[in-house]
Amino acid sequence: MYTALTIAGSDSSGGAGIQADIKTMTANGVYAMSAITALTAQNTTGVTSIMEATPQFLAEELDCIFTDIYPDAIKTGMVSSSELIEVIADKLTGYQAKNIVVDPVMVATSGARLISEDAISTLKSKLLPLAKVITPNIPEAEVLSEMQIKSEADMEKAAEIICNRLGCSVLLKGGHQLNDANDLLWQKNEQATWFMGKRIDNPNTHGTGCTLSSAIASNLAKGYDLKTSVKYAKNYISGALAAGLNLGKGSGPMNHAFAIKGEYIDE
Ligand SMILES: Nc1ncnc2c1ncn2[C@@H]1O[C@H](COP(=O)(O)OP(=O)(O)OP(=O)(O)O)[C@@H](O)[C@H]1O
Ligand SMILES: Cc1ncc(COP(=O)(O)O)c(N)n1
Repeated sequence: MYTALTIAGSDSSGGAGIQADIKTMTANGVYAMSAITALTAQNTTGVTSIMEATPQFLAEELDCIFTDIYPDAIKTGMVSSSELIEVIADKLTGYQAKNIVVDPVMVATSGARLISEDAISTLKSKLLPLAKVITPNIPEAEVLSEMQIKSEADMEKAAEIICNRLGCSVLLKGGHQLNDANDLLWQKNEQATWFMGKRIDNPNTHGTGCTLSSAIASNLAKGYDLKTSVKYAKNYISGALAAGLNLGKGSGPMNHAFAIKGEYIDE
């Protein structure tokens, strides 16, 4: 069985973070493991408290995983401090991890900040360069490219800047910021590939970023190339959103049980 690891924060409401990642990996037919970077007390309306793992504990979680069940792909999500980012970068390098997908989570949909200001520079210098692909949304790509993004042409410019600076491929998500849910994959040698998505009229988008990056990691674990992995992951997220679950008082979670399995759809 193919295996995947999520290194991320726990969301007590089950819509984002570790919980979304494990649901996604399982639904995509991959064995899921987790190294938890922080506990969050949160629900669909917001985050009320965060308790970080210590760097030593995170290091032990990663040692336990890599020395026993070696992951075929890894996804990282919320990592709030420089010290934790350094542990992850050291361990991924030391264990020669492959197929790393980094979701540079900065702010939750509900507005809560999930990374400290000084950790952003550590993320850029230590973790992002290890990734096969990074998956920023528009506000995160604005921080990483240091430019404003107002159009699809701006998305291409920003993705190129980020790719040149960090040396990794960039999947820039159109998501909820622009009119269409079109995502741009920028690879060093191939430049722009667009993944067109129909905007689904569903305000319940809690955990979309976590779900997409975990679906990509699952597909990479199974041996698909990056473009195919993104294509199937986009199908998966569209299915999970279209299933139209409506739970909680805020921006609710998606329905993984009714997400159509990416492999079975070709367009
Ligand atoms: N309403 C929508 N209809 C269709 N696809 C959507 C919609 N909203 C988001 N998506 C898709 O979901 C994926 C995640 O994108 P999004 O921009 O929401 O990420 P994010 O902001 O990082 O998510 P998160 O809410 O977890 O922070 C992308 O493939 C995006 O195109
Ligand atoms: C533990 C954790 N990780 C990531 C997110 C981002 O997801 P979203 O932007 O959908 O709230 C979150 N809210 N919580």
